[in-house]
Amino acid sequence: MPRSFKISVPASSANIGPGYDVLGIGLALFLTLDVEIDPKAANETNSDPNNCKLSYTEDSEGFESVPLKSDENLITRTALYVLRCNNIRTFPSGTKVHINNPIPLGRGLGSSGAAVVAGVMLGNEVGQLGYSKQRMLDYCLMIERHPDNITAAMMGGFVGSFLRDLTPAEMERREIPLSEVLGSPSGGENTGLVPPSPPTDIGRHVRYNWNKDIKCIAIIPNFEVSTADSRGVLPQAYTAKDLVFNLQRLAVLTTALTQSPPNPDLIYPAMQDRVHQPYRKTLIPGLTEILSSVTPSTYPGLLGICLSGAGPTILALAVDNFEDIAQEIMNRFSKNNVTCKWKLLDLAYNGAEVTQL
Ligand SMILES: Nc1ncnc2c1ncn2[C@@H]1O[C@H](COP(=O)(O)OP(=O)(O)O)[C@@H](O)[C@H]1O
Ligand SMILES: N[C@@H](CCOP(=O)(O)O)C(=O)O
Repeated sequence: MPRSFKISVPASSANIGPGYDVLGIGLALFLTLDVEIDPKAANETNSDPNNCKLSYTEDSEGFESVPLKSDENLITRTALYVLRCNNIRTFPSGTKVHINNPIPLGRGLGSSGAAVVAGVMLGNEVGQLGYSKQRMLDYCLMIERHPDNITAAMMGGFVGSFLRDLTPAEMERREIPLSEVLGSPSGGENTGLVPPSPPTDIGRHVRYNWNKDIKCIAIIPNFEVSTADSRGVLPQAYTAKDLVFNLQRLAVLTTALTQSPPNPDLIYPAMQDRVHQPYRKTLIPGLTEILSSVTPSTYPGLLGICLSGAGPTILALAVDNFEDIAQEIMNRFSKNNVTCKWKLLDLAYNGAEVTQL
């Protein structure tokens, strides 16, 4: 029997100022996968070693560059990992996955988090594994090892998360590199290994409320910063003073963003950070000045501003004056020879979803 279903996963903005690797919000900009499994179409998919024909819409971000081989592409590679943990070696024959990706790559809007969540959901559906979202988070966290984007993309809304301490035996299960399980990305060889299932409940999270009047302005520069590079510039240790600075703001911010009406005098200072933004300015021209270029007194309606994820996108939270705020930040970027586009986004309150067609 042919089957078809659709997977939709939101973009996300992680950190939200002081919440490095902790806070995230799902954004209403959706990666979608249209999946069709028709054994009668096996001849169309058997040129792929894992029986999966992959395609992207032409207007997808990364259309020109994302790999289409199932053991190289982040989404299908992740799905194969889930399948192989469950002793299923390949996709069912006749599997076609058509992807639309409006999430810019390498900009701090959680494209890789969305791809990993989509991949785990794809593996779960194709293998008919029946996992809960909480269990699927474990699989995601074996691949993207910070929980903020992943949790926001999977669960939606405004979330806070942490990774629990793992026992030494669990650590061993977690540290098997994906390349050992799937073979080297370009080689396409199937190692035959059955990877160990992830430990359970690796990630713990809560969903906060969110004042729905608060909208997200994303100012997206035309260059990429890989999350790995952007983590590489962070220090190994922090002073107690800087950690306390962030903890104090984090505790206030999570409630301040739920209050009605939102209070800019509380939110703006509570979105300051000393853990990641000051170090990432080396990768993002003009970052420090850009972050201080708009304030609630110069732009009424603005609530707070920060780097989105690992950057280079800037996230401004506001209730009004969206275009002027975006324009000011784009002007500042252009003084550093960076052009940008901007988007006004609502939260994605439901997170990742599968619809049977
Ligand atoms: N829809 C997608 N399909 C395939 N690969 C993707 C997709 N989205 C993201 N990726 C992979 O993730 C990389 C970007 O990840 P990362 O550096 O973490 O940036 P981001 O901040 O966008 O998550 C891309 O270069 C690409 O390799
Ligand atoms: N906490 C992470 C978040 C990375 O987000 P991304 O959207 O840039 O992948 C970090 O700041 O490194």
